[in-house]
Amino acid sequence: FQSSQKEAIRVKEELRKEVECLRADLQQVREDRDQSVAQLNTLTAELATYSEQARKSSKDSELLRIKAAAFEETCSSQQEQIETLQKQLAVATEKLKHADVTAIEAMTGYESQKETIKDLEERLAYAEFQIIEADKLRKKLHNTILELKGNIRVFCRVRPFLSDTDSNGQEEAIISYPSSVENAGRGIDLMNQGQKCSFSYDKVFDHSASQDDVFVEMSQLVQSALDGYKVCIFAYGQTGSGKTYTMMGKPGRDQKGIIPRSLEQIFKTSQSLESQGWKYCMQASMLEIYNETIRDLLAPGRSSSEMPGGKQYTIKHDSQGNTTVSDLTTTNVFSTADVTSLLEKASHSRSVGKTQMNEQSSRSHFVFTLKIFGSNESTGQQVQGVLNLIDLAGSERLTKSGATGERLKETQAINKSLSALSDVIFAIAKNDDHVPFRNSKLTYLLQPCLGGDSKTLMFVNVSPEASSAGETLCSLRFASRVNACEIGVARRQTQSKSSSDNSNRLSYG
Ligand SMILES: Nc1ncnc2c1ncn2[C@@H]1O[C@H](COP(=O)(O)OP(=O)(O)OP(=O)(O)O)[C@@H](O)[C@H]1O
Repeated sequence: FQSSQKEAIRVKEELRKEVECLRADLQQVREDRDQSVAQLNTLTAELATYSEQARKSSKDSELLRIKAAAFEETCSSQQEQIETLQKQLAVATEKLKHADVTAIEAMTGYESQKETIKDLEERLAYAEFQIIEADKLRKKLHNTILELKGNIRVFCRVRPFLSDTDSNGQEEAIISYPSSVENAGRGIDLMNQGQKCSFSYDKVFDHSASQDDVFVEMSQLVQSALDGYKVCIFAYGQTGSGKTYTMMGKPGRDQKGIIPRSLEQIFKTSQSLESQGWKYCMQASMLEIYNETIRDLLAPGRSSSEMPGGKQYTIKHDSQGNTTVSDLTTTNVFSTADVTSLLEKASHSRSVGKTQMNEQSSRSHFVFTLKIFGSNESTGQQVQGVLNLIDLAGSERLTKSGATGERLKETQAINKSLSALSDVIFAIAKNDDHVPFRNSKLTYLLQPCLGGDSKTLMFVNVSPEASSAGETLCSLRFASRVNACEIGVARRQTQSKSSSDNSNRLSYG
């Protein structure tokens, strides 16, 4: 028993050891299992991550596929474009080649055209020179014809719209110019109350004509005063139509009017004639006729230009057709500057009034006279010329001027002298035996200019305004009558020294 007990204990010990071993194994297996479970969890988590990534990648790859498809489409369309462009390039290259050839041809053509242009320019310059020369000749011939016809010349000048007083050209134009060749530069059409009235004169200056353009046309006439002719230039027209602008102008080289330009020319030419032996002596006088009274604008040392003691200046014509005004101041002048200062003096003395039509309206007739005495030492020739430059008072009718009182008296006096002027013109035009020169101071003073042996030019100044159409029509009609007046062929006042020694001297004064 004991041995069996021992055996049992031994077996039990062995079994216990075996159990322990098994327990250790079990423990090992459990740890392995836990490790495997942990690994499994990790792998499961990784699998989930990979699955997520795979899903994303699949989405991305889908997007990429779409994009790739789009790119492919773009590529294929670009390929098409490239093909088209290549074709176009080929065509353009072909064209360029062609253009190169053309350019070379054009270059050659250009060179030859340059030559042609140069040649044409030279011919044009020569033609222009010929035109200028021909124009000078035309003017000269025209003047000669007019002188031979013996008519009073008439130039018409239309002033531009004035920005401060006129309607600025907004209204319909009432003045137009015929385009026919025969009337170019000579015709003028006026629309008055729906009717077109056409006139033509020796020259018509439109609103764009400069002072220079105007003077060019009359410089020869002015020149003839130096040759011993009586020259009379007067401006007629309603108030504000541009008479003073035409005759006197405004300060500034380009704005100078006929009076300063004529004097400049006369002094310049007289100086250049000195080389041919001519010596000139010039005397200027200036008067105005205001309310039928003559005023001496150069009266020395008197505040008033009227004669003291109520004496009147009287106009006299001698048998030679020379005009003198008694007691009128005449001043020797030697240069344009002398005359300029006299003109300034005269402008201070002038009567300037106001009417509704023109704030600075000249209400008197202004007469500038330059007597020219020339003698030639070497030839013994003597000449006596006269230059009368006259700015008449405004010709508007009484109703239009809106004048009352003192102004009404002035307007009536102006109207009287201007209507006396038109009576004289009508009498001359009709060849009447009696011409009423003595009916006004103005007409009596102008008798030699209107009655013959003088070169006379009238400016008819007109305004472009529709509101002045009636006055413009009156002025243009009057001017046509004046233009029709034959006053005879102008006579040159000249004589040789030998005859003057025979007590037939020219009167100097
Ligand atoms: N051709 C022109 N170019 C530019 N301005 C002009 C022209 N003619 C006239 N004028 C302007 O028109 C206005 C009126 O002209 P102007 O004084 O010469 O008229 P008028 O006929 O002499 O008037 P009045 O009878 O009152 O003396 C002035 O301001 C003048 O400067």
